[in-house]
Amino acid sequence: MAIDAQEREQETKRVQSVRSRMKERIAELRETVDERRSEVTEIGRSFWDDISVNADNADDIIETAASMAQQEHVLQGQKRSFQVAQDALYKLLRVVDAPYFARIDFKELGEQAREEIYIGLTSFIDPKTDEMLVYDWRAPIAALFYDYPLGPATYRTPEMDVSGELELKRQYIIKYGELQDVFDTGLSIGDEMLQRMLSRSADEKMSSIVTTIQREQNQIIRDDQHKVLVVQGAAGSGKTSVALQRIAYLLYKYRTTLSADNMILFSPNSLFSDYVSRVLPELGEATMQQTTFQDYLTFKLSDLGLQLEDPYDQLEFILTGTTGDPAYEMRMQSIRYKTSEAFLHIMEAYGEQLKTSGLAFVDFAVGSKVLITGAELSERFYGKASILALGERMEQLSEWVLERLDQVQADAEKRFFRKLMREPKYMGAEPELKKMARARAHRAIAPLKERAQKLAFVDVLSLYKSMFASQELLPQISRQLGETLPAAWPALAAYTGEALEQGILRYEDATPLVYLKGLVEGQLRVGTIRYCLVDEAQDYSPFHYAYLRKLFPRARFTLLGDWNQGIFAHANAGDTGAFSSISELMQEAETTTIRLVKSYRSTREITEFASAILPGGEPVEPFARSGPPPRLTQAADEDELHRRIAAAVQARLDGGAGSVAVICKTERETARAHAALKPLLPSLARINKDTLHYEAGVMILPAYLAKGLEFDAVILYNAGAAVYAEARERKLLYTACTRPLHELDIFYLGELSPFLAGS
Ligand SMILES: Nc1ncnc2c1ncn2[C@@H]1O[C@H](COP(=O)(O)OP(=O)(O)OP(=O)(O)O)[C@@H](O)[C@H]1O
Repeated sequence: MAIDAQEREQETKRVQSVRSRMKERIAELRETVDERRSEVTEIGRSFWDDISVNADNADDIIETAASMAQQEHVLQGQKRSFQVAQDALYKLLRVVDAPYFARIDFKELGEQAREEIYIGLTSFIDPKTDEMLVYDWRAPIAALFYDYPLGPATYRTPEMDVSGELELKRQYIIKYGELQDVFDTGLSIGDEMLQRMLSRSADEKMSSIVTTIQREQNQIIRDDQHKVLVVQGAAGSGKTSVALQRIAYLLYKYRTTLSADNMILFSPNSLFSDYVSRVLPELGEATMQQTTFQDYLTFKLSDLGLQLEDPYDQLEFILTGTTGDPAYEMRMQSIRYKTSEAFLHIMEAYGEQLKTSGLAFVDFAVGSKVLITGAELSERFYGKASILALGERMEQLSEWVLERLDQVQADAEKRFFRKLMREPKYMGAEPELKKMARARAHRAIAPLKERAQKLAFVDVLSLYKSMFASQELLPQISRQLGETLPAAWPALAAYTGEALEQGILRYEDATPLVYLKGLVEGQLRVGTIRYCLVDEAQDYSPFHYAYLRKLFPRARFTLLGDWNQGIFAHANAGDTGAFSSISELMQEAETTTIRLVKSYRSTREITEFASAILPGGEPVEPFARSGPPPRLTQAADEDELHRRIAAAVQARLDGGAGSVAVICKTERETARAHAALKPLLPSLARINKDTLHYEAGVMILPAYLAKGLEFDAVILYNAGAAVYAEARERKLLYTACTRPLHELDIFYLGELSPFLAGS
C-alpha cells in the first residue's frame, strides 16, 4: 500500500537526517581510527625506549620484565581499541547509503505511546541524544517485523516476553542514499517487496534475504532452543539463505562468546561455496569455515596412500550404469549397505570387540632393527582388562611407548657419541660431537615418536580389509546383534576386498574407514566448533551423521535438506522419514524438525510443473509469481536438438536473462553435448566437479552439480524416456526442473520421460 505524499516527505527527510548523523559519526570515527593507528605505530616504535633495560642484578631483571609486560599490555589495549573503532567505521560505511529497510510501530501493553522502530543491517545510536535511530535486524524487537501481521504481537527478550500491538509495518527501498520507494504492508512481509525481489535476475552470487525473511524462515534463523534442528525444505524454499542468515544471527546474538571460527558449514562442493560466499560479508559478518565432507575425508586418509573416489564419481557411476547388470547391482548393494545404520552398528560392535582382541600391532622399527615388537605392544595393550575406551587405552599405550623411545634415543645418543669420538678427524671437538650425536639420535627416533603421538599403532587399512577378508567376523557380529547381512554378503565382501587390494577406496568405504581409524587411533574431536550447519543434508548418510556427531561433540547441528532432491543412492533407499531417523541418530533430546513448504525461487508455473514429477513427495507450495509455462519440445535427431537448444539459449539471452544453464543428466552427457553445442554457442562454459568459481552467463553442467544453484533460465538437454525412466532418475529430473527463476525449456529425443508424461 502506497503512503500519502506528506508522510513520504517526512520519511524522505528522516532518511536524510539519519544519513547526516551517520556521516558525522563516520567523520569522527575516521579521526579516531587515524589517531589510534598512529598511537599503535608510535608505541610499537618506542617500545624499547620506554623500557629500562637493566640486567645487572636479579631485581633489575625482574623490573625490566615487568616494564616490558606493561608496555606490551598498553600496546595490545591500543590495538584492540583501534580495531573496535575500525570495525565500527566499516559497519557504518557499509550501511550509510541504505541505513534501514523497514519500520514497525509497536505499542507495548500498558504504555500510552507507540514506538517507531527502524530496522536495518546494523544498529545506529545517535551519539548526541543516545537515541536508537536504527535497530539491527537481529535485535529481539526486530523479530516483530518478520513474525507478525498488524495486531497483537509478542517478542522474546532474554529476560521476558513483551506483548503489545503492532500498529504499522512499513518497508523502504533506499538506494545510493535516496528513498526510492516506501509502502505499508499489513500481512506478512510485503508480498509487494517479495514480488520485486523474486522477479529480479539471478545474481552471480547469492544475496542476503534480510529485508524479506518470512515468518517460518525466521523461526529457523532465531532458533536457539534445540541442539539439533532439522529442516525439510522444498526446493527454493530458502534453506541455504536461511542457513546463512542464521549464522549471522548467532554471531550477533552471542557476539561476546561466539566467533566465526566456532562455526562450520558443510557445502556440497567448492562451486557452491563460492556461490554463497557473498551473503555473510553483505550482512556485515566475517565468513566462517566452509568445507566439504570430501575435503575432510581427503585430509584424514591422505597418509594411507589410497586413491579416494569422490561422491560425484560415485554418482556418475550410478547414473551411467545399467540396472540388472551384475557389476552395477553389486555396487548398489555396496553403497546401500555401507551407508546404512545396520553397518554402523556392526562397526560399533566391532570396536567393542577390538577392546579385548583382534588388533594387530605393528612393530616399531628403525630400518630392519625392531625396537618394540608388535607382540610386546599387544601384550601391553591386551595384557590386563580395562574399562576404558579404545582411544583412551591407545593414549596410555602411547605414553608407555614414548617413554621407551626416550630411553632408546638416549642410548643411541651415547652410542653415536662414542663412535664419533673414535674418529681421528673429530678429536678434540667434544661439544660439537655431543650436538651431532644428539641430532643424529633425534633424527632416527623422531618419526617413531610422531607415530606414537598420532596413536598409529595398528595398520587401519589392514584392519578394515580384514572385516571383509574374514569369512566369520561380520556374520558372527551381525548374528550377535540380531541383524542380517545383505544376502550376497560373501560376494560383496570379496568385491570390497578386491578394490582395497588395488589401492582404490570407493566413496562408500571412505567414511567407515575414517570411522574405524577414529576408533583405534582415538577420535579426532573438534571441540571449538559450537555450531555445525549442513546444507543439502539429504546427501549425507546415517553413517556420515554418526561421524559428524563424534567429530563435533560440543556442537549444535542445523541440518537443512530436501528429501525430494535426494539423488544419492543411499538417500533413495530411505525415502520419507529419513530425516526423522537422522534426528534419532543424533541422539539428542532437544531435536526438532521444521518444514518449509513454500517455494520462492521459481514462478508458479515452473513450481507446479516440477511438483508433478514427484507425486506423493514432500509438499511444495508455489509462490504467486507468474511467468511463461515450461515449454516441451521434441527434436527428431541430435542435430535438430542442438540447433533448437542453441536457438533457445539465444532467445533467453535476447529476452534479458543473465544466466542460462543447459542441464544434462551426467558428466558424460555434458561432455558430449558441450562438444556438439560449442560451435553453435561459442560462449558456452562447461562446469564440472572441479570448477571453483561460479560465473553467470551461458553454461552447461550435470544436474547433480546444478543442485543448490539457480539460473534465470534453464534448458533441459534431453528429457527423453531413454534418459529419465528409472526410479533413481526421477529426483534428478525434479532437481533440474527446480533450478530456474523464470523460464524452463525442456527438449527431448524420442519419447518423453514418463515422469513428465502428466504435464
Ligand atoms: N524470504 C525470502 N525473500 C526473498 N527471497 C527469498 C526468500 N526466501 C528464499 N528466497 C529466494 O529464493 C531462492 C531460493 O533460495 P535458496 O537457494 O536459499 O533455497 P533452497 O531451499 O536452498 O533451494 P534448493 O533446495 O532448491 O537448492 C533464492 O533466490 C532466494 O534468494
